[in-house]
Amino acid sequence: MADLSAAPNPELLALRTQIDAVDRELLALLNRRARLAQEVGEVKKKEGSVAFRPEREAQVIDGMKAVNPGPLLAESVAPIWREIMSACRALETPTRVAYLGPAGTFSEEAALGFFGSSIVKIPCASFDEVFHVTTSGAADFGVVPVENSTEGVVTRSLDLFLTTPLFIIGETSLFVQHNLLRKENSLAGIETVCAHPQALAQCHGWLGTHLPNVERRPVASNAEGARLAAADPKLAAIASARAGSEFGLHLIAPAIQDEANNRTRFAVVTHPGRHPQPRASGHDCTSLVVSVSNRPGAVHDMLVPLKQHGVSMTRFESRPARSGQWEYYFYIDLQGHPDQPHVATALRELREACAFFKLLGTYPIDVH
Ligand SMILES: O=C(O)C(=O)C[C@]1(C(=O)O)C=C[C@@H](O)C=C1
Repeated sequence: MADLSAAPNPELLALRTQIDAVDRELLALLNRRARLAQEVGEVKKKEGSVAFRPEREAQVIDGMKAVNPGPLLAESVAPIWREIMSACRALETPTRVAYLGPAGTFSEEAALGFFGSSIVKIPCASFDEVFHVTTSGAADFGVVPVENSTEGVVTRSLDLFLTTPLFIIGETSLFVQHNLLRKENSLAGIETVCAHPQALAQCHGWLGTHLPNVERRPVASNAEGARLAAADPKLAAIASARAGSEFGLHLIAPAIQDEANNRTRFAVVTHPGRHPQPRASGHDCTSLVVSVSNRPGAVHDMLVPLKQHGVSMTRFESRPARSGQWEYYFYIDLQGHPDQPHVATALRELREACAFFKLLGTYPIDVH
């Protein structure tokens, strides 16, 4: 191994001098970009429109990925430009984002991944509170999980979509690695494992094998479990490595989720009175919730217009309507935007076949 205390290698020094010069050029260019964003912000203020434009941000990222000559990896382009746009957006107006806290949750990671780090963070105690503060206007946007590749839908979020006026303006998905964290650096002596019920379910197999006689305690969030585990050596938590370092815990067992490729999809919601529906970006998803009358063939009839007008359905989920009559709400995701004539026609005909129809939102498909 090279001796780091020796005089620096002249070749290395020369390369670093060049990097310093490029960084200064980049900084000048970024400030030029920031001034342009400020001017855009002034124009928007004059016309009374909103700062955040998810469709424009998706197009910028798609465009940069398309022209990237490398060696920068394609997957590095999106996070870099998200941060640049986040910093530029913050010069136009603050973006206040609510999510399930405390610090270190996957919801926080999803919020930062979608909006970049130049935001005002509003950590909440529950999904209900995220919807509440976003509805009241204390937050501009809320970020909530909607489905997990191991556990399926996050039922509370879907139910809240139905009962609040909020609508979806974006989506983002995260690779979710769960870790067993604890104050002591060993598995021995754990009496209780604390985590959000979704995380306990996603690690059901591992817990059964390695900690079969340990109590599983559901708590409001994984980060809350980590906070509790930091105060009591008999407790362990299931949470992200970020939550572990936030609360000074040892990582006892990494990646204990039952599915190696465990992903969670989050929806970004806002209030229709404060934000318009995003325009078409070219790669969009439209989400709805519907119900049909309880008769043979009703679900089939409702879906026929999608086939007739060539609209792909990417998700179909049912939830009990809680009427006691074996009636259901269907949560549907379609590919496309209502500004496209074939999507608009399919939606109109589908709506005619439904007893209940609510458009949950139309938004750019997640770009990585
Ligand atoms: O193009 C705009 O509308 C801008 O405000 C600029 C910008 C950007 O930095 O590129 C910033 C915020 C918007 O969400 C979209 C893009």
